[in-house]
This record gives sequence, structure tokens and C-alpha cells, in this order.
Amino acid sequence: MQQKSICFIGGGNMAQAIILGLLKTGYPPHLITVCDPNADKLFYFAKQGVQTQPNNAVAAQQADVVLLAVKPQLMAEVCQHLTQSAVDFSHKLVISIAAGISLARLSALLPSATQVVRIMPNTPALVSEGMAGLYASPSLDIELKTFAENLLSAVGKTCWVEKEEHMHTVTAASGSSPAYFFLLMEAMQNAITDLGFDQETARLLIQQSALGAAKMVIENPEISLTTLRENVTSKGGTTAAALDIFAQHDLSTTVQQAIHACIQRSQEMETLF
Ligand SMILES: NC(=O)C1=CN([C@@H]2O[C@H](COP(=O)(O)OP(=O)(O)OC[C@H]3O[C@@H](n4cnc5c(N)ncnc54)[C@H](O)[C@@H]3O)[C@@H](O)[C@H]2O)C=CC1
Ligand SMILES: O=C(O)[C@@H]1CCC=N1
Repeated sequence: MQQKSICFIGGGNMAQAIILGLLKTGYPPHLITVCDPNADKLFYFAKQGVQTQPNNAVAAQQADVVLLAVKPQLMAEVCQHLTQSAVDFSHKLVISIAAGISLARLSALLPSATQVVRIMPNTPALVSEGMAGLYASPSLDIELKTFAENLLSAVGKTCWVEKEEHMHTVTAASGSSPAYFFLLMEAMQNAITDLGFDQETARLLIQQSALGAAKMVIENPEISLTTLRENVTSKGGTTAAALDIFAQHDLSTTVQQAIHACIQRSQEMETLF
């Protein structure tokens, strides 16, 4: 993979997952700079061998790639400071991982930026099992498009979306969804420990079953999710008893409503920040 100097503006949960995932692939730490007002975070990253810089503009000016990893609520303030500091983005790749911040908004906030990619990653990038949706305007330089794709492919799977509006759905399907799975596993762990199992054993039973189920899905693309579920559900057996409860509480509709709420919040954020 081509190696460029990358400046992460924001060293929080998502940036950390990407950076540590990249380091595991052998990406040179000296090519990564993290900017964050939190000194403890900079100290942590320095211990990982990457460069740190409290001043966003200084780091951004020196980097080939600027990856914006601050909360959407702060994006305008952060970008305005970069612009006011006369950072010239005209020969840089700008990547934003922020939910709900459109390309048009980014271009307005960074007028000198012409090569901008939106990426919706997720935190499993930390264990090289991330899923990232990417969107860029058709005018994006192919070399930079390839770099952005390779960067996230180093820490998981990637897919490009044709329309920017699809990034809302990507956010619901993969950006936020690790939390859906954690919630289900959390509820299962609580139920199992309530039955007298210790946390560690309950977690082992649940995490391995979740991993196994995911690998069954990945390694059997020709088998539908419905069939995979039915193959566990012996007629009149234990699984059917559990699935009946899920059906009584209309889990499918609840999941659909949760995904729609995620999309609506992403759309709302696009009007707010
Ligand atoms: N957490 C996740 O699973 C995902 C997050 N994202 C997006 O990533 C972005 C960051 O989210 P998280 O990492 O979860 O948030 P976070 O709160 O963990 O990290 C944000 C970081 O930005 C830093 N920061 C605040 N002001 C700053 C400034 N002026 N300059 C530089 N850094 C500054 C904070 O100190 C913090 O470390 C958001 O836009 C979010 O939408 C996207 C996909 C998944
Ligand atoms: O919850 C959020 O807004 C961010 C974006 C996707 C996952 N976390």
C-alpha cells in the first residue's frame, strides 16, 4: 500500500481504532500524527510510537492526508481554525469520518480542499475486522481514491456508495451497528449471570457463539440468513421457544425502528452542524 503522511485531527475512539489497526499492518508510525487537546491521549499515542502535535494547523500543513476525526458538533470550529490558520488543502487528501457532515459542508468549511472523501468506519477496525463505507465526488483523483480505499482495507472491508445519501444507511448498517450487537450480548450476559454463571464463563459462551454465527454467515454466502437460523431451530425445540419470545416482542420491527432512528439522526445532524 502506498504510504503517505497522515494527520488525525482527533485521537478518540474511532481514530484510535484506525491508528492501532494500521500499526498492526506495519504502517510506519512516523508517518502518523495525532492532534488532540487531551494530553493524556497524546501521551498514549506517543507511547505507540506515532507523532503527536497539540496544534492542528501545524500538523495538517505538514501532512499529505488530513483525517478529520472530531465529533460532528465540533467540525465547524475545527475546520474554521484550520482555514483561519491558512492551511492550504489544495494538494492534500482530506478524509472525514464524521457522521452527518456532508461533502458540501466540508467544502464550505475547507474552501481550499478539492480532494475530499467521506468514510463511515467502525471500531472493529481495531481488530482488523472493520467495515467502512466510502463516498467521494466523481472528480476525486483516482490515486487518492485508491489510497483512501487501501487505508481502510488495511483494517477491514470497504464498500463505495454511489450516492452520498447512502452514507446515512451505511452509518445505521455498520457505523453504529457494533453497538447493536454489543447490546444483545450484554443482555445475554446479564441473563446468563442471573442464572448463576460467572461473568467470564457467560462472556466466553456468548462471544464465541457470536463469532461462530458471524463466521457461518461469512463462510456460507450461498446460504440465506433465514436458512442459517432455521438450521438451528429444531421443530418444537429450545431455540423455537426462545425465538417465539423474540417474535412476541416483535424484534424485527424494533430493529427496523432502531435503524430508521439512526438514519434520521444522521440526516438531522446534517442540518445542525
Ligand atoms: N465511535 C465510533 O464507533 C465511530 C465514530 N465515528 C465518527 O468519528 C468521529 C469521532 O468520534 P469518536 O472517536 O467516537 O469520538 P471521541 O469523543 O472518542 O473522539 C473525539 C476526539 O476529538 C478530540 N477533540 C476535541 N476537540 C478537538 C480539537 N479542537 N482538535 C482536535 N481534537 C479534538 C477529543 O479530545 C476526542 O479525543 C465522530 O465524527 C463520529 O461521528 C464514525 C464511525 C464510528
Ligand atoms: O454514534 C455516533 O454518532 C458515531 C457515528 C457511528 C458510530 N458512532
